Amino acid sequence: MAQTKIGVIGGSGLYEIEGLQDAVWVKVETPWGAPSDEVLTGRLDGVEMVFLPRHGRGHVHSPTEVPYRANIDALKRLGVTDVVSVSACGSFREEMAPGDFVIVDQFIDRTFAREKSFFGTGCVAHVSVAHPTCPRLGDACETAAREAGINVHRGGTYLAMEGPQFSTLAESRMYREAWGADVIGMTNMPEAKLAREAELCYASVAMVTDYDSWHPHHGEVDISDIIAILMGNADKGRAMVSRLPALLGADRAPCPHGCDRALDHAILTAPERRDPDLVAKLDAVAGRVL
Ligand SMILES: CSC[C@H]1O[C@H](OP(=O)(O)O)[C@H](O)[C@@H]1O
Ligand SMILES: Nc1ncnc2[nH]cnc12
Repeated sequence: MAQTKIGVIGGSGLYEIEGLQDAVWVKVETPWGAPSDEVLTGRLDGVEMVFLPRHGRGHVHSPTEVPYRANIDALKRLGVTDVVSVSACGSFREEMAPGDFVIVDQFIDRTFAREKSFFGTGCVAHVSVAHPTCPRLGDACETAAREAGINVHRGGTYLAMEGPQFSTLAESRMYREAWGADVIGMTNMPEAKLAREAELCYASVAMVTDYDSWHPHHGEVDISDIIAILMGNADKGRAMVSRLPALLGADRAPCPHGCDRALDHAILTAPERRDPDLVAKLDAVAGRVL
């Protein structure tokens, strides 16, 4: 049976995790450039784990400049099977309060200044992202969060904005009232799309820091308020992550939702028309089918 390897992408406030056995920071090179930082590898409860700080230690990369393709490639290259994305977010729902976690299951992608695919001229592929997150991995995140005593909401739509500025009041109201988004952040796209292209199970845990700017009693979003909440959220995020290995187990059955077979029928470019340079770059991401 295949072995589980959990990849955790830590967002704002979550730049390391503790308690890994044989923990070592490792530099990974990818055909898509350097990932956000070195990755922390180790084992917890007999399960291999890899941690990558999305913005780099010390928060170096802006949401637009995070090297999303290199990050996902690096995790895949290291043998990661399941990616848990942990992110700060604003909330559009009264009941999704600062300090709560939301297991996101849908996205609205409003980003526009990022590379969104590993594929392109010389190797064209179309994967489905109708269901962009993995329910099996979401189950584990939900259980882990509940066990850690976190107020967790299952299901929610994450509006991915370009940033780095926060939304205007008009945008905030539109996303909430007309578009039905539940939370807002700047990083889960194209991350989730790339994880699907790389045949990785992907779950997004959004940690609420604020009510964006729509809320009549909370005023506009303020970075100093966010930072105050972020620190507590990061501790809760670590508590959740530390429970995942025991819940997922070391032996891994194929994903019942097909995340790990997303490329089975996705590549359209005829073998004789494929660009050998691009095919070489896809060795980790799509090596299974190329
Ligand atoms: C902390 S303020 C905005 C910043 O926080 C979120 O980052 P991440 O998703 O990596 O946790 C948000 O997307 C912005 O990048
Ligand atoms: N209100 C907000 N908008 C976008 N990204 C965020 N990250 C945390 N809070 C946010």
